[in-house]
Amino acid sequence: MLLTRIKGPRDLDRLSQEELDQLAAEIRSFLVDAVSKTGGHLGPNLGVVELTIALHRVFDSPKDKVLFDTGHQAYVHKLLTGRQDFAGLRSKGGLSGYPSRAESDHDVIENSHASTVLGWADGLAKANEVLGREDHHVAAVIGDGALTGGMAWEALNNIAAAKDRPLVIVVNDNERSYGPTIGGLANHLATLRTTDGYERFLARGKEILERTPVVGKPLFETLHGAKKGLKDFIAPQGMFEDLGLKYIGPIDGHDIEALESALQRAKRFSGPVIVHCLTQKGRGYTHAEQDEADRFHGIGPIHPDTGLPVSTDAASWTSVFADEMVKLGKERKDIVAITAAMLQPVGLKKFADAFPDRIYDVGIAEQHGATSAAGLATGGAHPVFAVYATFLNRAFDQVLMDVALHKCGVTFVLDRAGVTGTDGASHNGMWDMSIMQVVPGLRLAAPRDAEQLRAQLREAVEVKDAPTVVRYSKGVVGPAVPAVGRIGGMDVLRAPGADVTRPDVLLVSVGALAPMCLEIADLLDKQGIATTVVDPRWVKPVDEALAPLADRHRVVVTVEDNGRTGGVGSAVSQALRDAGVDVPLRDFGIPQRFLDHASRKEVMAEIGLTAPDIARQVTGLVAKLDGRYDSEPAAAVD
Ligand SMILES: Cc1ncc(C[n+]2csc(CCOP(=O)(O)OP(=O)(O)O)c2C)c(N)n1
Ligand SMILES: CC(=O)[C@@H](O)[C@H](O)COP(=O)(O)O
Ligand SMILES: [Mg+2]
Repeated sequence: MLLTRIKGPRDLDRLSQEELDQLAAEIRSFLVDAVSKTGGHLGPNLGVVELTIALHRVFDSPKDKVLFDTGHQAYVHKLLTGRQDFAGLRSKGGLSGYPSRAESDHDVIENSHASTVLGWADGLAKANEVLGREDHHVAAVIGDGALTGGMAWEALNNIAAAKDRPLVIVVNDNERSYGPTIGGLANHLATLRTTDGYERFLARGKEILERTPVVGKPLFETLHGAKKGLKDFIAPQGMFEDLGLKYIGPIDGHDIEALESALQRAKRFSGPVIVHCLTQKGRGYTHAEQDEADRFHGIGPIHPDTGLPVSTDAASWTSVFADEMVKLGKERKDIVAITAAMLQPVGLKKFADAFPDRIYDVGIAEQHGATSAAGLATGGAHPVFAVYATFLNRAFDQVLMDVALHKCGVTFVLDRAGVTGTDGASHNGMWDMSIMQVVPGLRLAAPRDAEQLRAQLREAVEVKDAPTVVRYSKGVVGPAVPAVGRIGGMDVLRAPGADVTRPDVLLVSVGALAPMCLEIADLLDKQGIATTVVDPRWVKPVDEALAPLADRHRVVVTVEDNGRTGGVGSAVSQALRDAGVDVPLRDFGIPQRFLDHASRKEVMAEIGLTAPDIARQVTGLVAKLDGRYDSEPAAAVD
């Protein structure tokens, strides 16, 4: 096995061409075997085996920086930089599914949000320049999907302006995000792809002319000098060159020799250069190659021989949303849907199939998605923008100053809200109920079960003069949690006996944590502590009935699957103060720090967001109020 002999990138240098091809084959079978067991981004990594080998042969990491956009395609990079134990991939204590500085000094970007790599590369190239590190190189890999993100073009604009600042940009063009990459850029890349004759024409022409005595070499130089004209003739003038970026390609992204040749040319170039590589997502694993949906972009554990999932999940929050959207689409012709290159993952495929003229895939362009939604709403449609909670962060200003300032009826449906776990710190949906709190007029719902998701989605699309947000967790939708009463707009999930005049605890349960909150109430009950459990349903604005209800209790407890800072607990606390209700409040949520990757259950336990942990703390609080205890147990610290 060659792979086990690779302890670091320099071990690649002594391999022959045949050995490199053998190594690529070994890596592919390693990836299929390992990721079948753990789940992960199999398709993207199968597509960059040769590219990553070539990068690490041409560049000298970690002195040179090899950067990956989004980072989901860095498994091969990990294998070549001393990390070959994939048994714990994406699990607690195991390898992260993305680059990780804690794992290796070969890793730089940990952020799994797309389209950032060129910004990083621009900065690192500037640092090399300003600190006089001429022999340090930067190579940044960006996918064709990530290239549809606005940040990438902000960076390209700056990079292209610095004609003497070396920087190698590798476009990993596999024609896909999840699905086929959309937009004018994708079409342009396709044009470049279909003119690969230019490079071959040039290479072949050079070979022939250099063999031609006397006139050959000068003629080649003339032709090469006239390259723009020649290229126009042979290949449509690339927009990259129009930007002032040297362009090399398209290159066969699975031919190590061709890749190394192109990367060496790029490395020698004294300014920014784009190496356009054509790759195949899922390459070498038939089930991935033939997966029309997303080429096994991100999979759970599978049977490697069939490619079929080991377990099929019960109904997910996403599937409930998917079905309700189709019903709404039939009832309301003004309802349209928006996705940012994630049609399937956010559950809009059924809607798209049913209403192909009312679905917009904007590419990985959440900011554009939000502002174009403001346009759609102003034009009379009601857009539903389905996006992962953490990715809406990027469109905060658009939600604030385009959608909300103009009182546009846009509904944002946030999937993967709360702790997601295995994708690491930048994927947890722990920010939305904090950052959306500051948006004037915005209304935010957190459904506790499938029935409430359907109901709150319908309530949201009825709002025509403000942004609405409906947010729910990753994975299987929880059990139905019936209401036993209603106070104001809030559902009462549990009420103490009528004989209890002033219950001890008002427990405000947010969204999918309702089952856990009922468990907390049961545990408190065993301590003789009477608890009222309410689900506000719409957590922003705070229900007007909440403060008077709180005033009839001894202590208020809020429990949310969001960061504590600026979350629902903070909003409720402010509402009580504004109402002059001076009842102690304890807010339980996600500590305001970046969370290491682990399963959702492990993360929730680690941060104390469990029924026993919370019940213990509330018991201590009530005991302190009773004077039976002079200090509460230490609360979860951020
Ligand atoms: C801001 C943001 N939006 C959406 C995603 C979800 N996402 C992860 S990878 C991916 C597709 C990336 O396509 P591409 O850059 O072409 O890389 P490939 O998977 O094809 O190698 C998307 C949409 C993300 N990580 N970040
Ligand atoms: C890399 C990326 O952002 C996505 O592929 C993400 O990993 C998908 O997450 P889910 O598996 O929760 O859909
Ligand atoms: Mg791609």
